[in-house]
Amino acid sequence: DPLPAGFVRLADIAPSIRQDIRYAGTGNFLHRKVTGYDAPVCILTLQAAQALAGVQQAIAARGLTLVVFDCYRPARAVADMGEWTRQGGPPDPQWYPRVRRGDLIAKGYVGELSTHSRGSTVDVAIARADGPSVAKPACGAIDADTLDFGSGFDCFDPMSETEYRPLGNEAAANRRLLVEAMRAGGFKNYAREWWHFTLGHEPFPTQRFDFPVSAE
Ligand SMILES: C[C@@H](N)C(=O)N[C@H](C)C(=O)O
Ligand SMILES: [Zn+2]
Repeated sequence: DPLPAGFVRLADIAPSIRQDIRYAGTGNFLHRKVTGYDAPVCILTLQAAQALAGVQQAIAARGLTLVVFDCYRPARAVADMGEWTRQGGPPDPQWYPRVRRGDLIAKGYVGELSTHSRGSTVDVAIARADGPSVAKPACGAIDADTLDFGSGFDCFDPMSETEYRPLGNEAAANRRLLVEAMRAGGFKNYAREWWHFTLGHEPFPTQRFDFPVSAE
């Protein structure tokens, strides 16, 4: 499907950025595909994609690559996540070991009205460009190939707060590296999740979109 004006597929702007789009499959905190993800593809506003391409260029010099887990998120996907949390249930040892499912929105781990629907927010980590990074996080996307960040993507726990301490030296250094590289590219971090960033000068700061995530 053609994208709305102002949106692009990241692969058309920065093909070297690795894509591991978790909500298009089952390897996420819902353990199932999320409504609105018809393909494992990163879609962003042109400005966010270009800014991310700049970050990729900056870290490529160090043999590193960005890995994106989520980009534009349709409003219907946000609603699906919200309804899913409201079904309630106990903590999940892999994804939210110390929070009840019904509290994920109130605790700020899942957005009731997510900035991702504005198209300039991205969930992102860093990996080695040339081989496995072999981090073994205790929680979140434990099978993702990234540097050590002390917790995995979508580990909904205080240990994922960007400034959480104590944290191993390597994980702390990698969080600083990510936040600084993204800051230099114009993105602001969300303090509760080391992986969640929004472009400072986003083109649609008040609009929410609802077209599906599609491959073409
Ligand atoms: C669900 C997680 N990946 C995330 O993006 N959380 C923030 C709060 C959001 O949903 O906007
Ligand atoms: Zn996010």
